Amino acid sequence: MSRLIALATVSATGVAVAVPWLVDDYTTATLARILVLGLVAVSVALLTGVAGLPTLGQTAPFAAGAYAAASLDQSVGVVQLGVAAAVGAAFALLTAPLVVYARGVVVLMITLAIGELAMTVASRWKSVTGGTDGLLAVTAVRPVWGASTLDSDRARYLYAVVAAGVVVCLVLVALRGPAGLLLRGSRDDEGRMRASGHPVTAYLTGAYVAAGAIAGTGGALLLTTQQYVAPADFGFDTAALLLLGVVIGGAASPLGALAGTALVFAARDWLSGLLPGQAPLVLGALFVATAYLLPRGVAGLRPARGCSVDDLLITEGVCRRYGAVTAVDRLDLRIVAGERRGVIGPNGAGKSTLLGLVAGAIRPSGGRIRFAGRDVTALGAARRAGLGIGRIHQRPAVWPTLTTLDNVAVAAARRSGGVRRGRLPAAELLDRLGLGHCAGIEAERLSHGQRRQLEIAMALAGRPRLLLLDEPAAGLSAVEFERLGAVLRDLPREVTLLLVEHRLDLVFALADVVTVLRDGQYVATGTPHEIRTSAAVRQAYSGVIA
Ligand SMILES: Nc1ncnc2c1ncn2[C@@H]1O[C@H](COP(=O)(O)OP(=O)(O)OP(=O)(O)O)[C@@H](O)[C@H]1O
Repeated sequence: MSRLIALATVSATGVAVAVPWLVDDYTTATLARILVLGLVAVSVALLTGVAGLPTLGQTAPFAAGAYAAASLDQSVGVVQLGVAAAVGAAFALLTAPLVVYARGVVVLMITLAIGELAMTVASRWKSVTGGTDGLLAVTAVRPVWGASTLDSDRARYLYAVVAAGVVVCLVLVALRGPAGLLLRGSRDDEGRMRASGHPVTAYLTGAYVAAGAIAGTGGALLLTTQQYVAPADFGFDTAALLLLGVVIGGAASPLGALAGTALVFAARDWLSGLLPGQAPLVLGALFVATAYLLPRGVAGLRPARGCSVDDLLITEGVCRRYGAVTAVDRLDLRIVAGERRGVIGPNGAGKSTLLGLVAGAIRPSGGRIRFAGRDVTALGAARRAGLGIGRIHQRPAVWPTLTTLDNVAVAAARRSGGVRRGRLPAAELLDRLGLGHCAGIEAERLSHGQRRQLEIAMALAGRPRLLLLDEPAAGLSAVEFERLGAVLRDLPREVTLLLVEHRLDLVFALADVVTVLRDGQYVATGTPHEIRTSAAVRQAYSGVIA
């Protein structure tokens, strides 16, 4: 699917570059303006879909950038863009305290007010903005020092394509990295992010300022492509159509937002000629239909593929071969959030390999793995851990020379914003797991069972959504085994468990659903009772199950 998107993006870029040779100058100029609005829509999508701050106010930094570029006394494009971005960002920084503490519809109202205020200032502050008449671009822009001036609609359009393309690429790269994860995490579960020590307000401020810079850049590009700017460019209808385009395209997808917005503004222009005065009505109907039929926009059609909201982990035909041995053979699993899933099977069934595949420690030979609605097949173990996949290894992996408390504090450091900050939640976790009295003891002095519990505490400190447990009962004494059972039973349902274990009594007592493997092959899935009484399972186990 991602290859399809890449192909579509490359084709769309090719068409975008070829277009001015296929249409007249007027259409080229119109397309340039639509492209600029698409760029501003990317900033709206960043706030609305990614950061969870729905906005009607991006017309304000858009205008600030445009007027800043218009009042500059020089004509180098990159300087204009840089200044406009800085002014857009500064405007956002000033207004951020009004926005980042609000949520939901209140954000819409505040940003609407900011947009309207900016529009009023643009209309009234004649000495700077030219009032309702607007400002003309006084000099022809040259993209960089020494380049020739952009003196045709085609040249200005291509300049906008390149500048907008660079900005969109930067946004996409940023959103694929930690910044995107942190913003989406804040949007999905702000409380949990704060509980994990994340400064959500700072993240939202960062996103708001970055969105201001993007919209400001759009302002400078609007000036260049239109050769003038006026308050009418930044009115409520522009703000509303931007949001409409973003909703139609898919609020969480910058490329979808760009395409959706281009579509909406093109439709508005076309409908204005076709049905004078009726365009807002038709677009309003389109908005309502989209909100009902495609709540995640057109781009939201992409990740569906048989993934229900509650499925936390899906493996699709996943396999791993070692030479002639197929350790895991085309396995389809579907584990819902909160589930306790046991995986059992005789030695060599592929259980540990399956956990390695899910954790990202082992590369699959084929198939796909989806976690929390996202295809994680290509992601390594660290990225998957960051997404919420925790793992308990067959042999407890602890830092032997650190104290029990420090082991957990270090494991929690990334979530807690540092080791020192991690100490308090670490101490609470140790108490919960019955290890509080060992907090000051080096891990190497703990018993095997205590180390096992410590590793569970360390994994929980990372606040996993899915915890993979590889034979946690191996080597435990009877007392330690009892305690492990109690610890696992008491884990909150926010943590989904995938438990590989030879001690079937533990699996049957703990699991909601049990999957049986043999020689890498899927044998059966069912409730503990069904599995216990299944003839196929007895055969797979050759009578081991009593
Ligand atoms: N790195 C490897 N190189 C070669 N073969 C491997 C490797 N890892 C696993 N295998 C083989 O893959 C098969 C499945 O191994 P795996 O360890 O996943 O099974 P398991 O069900 O966890 O077994 P056990 O219960 O004994 O731990 C076995 O035949 C094993 O020998």
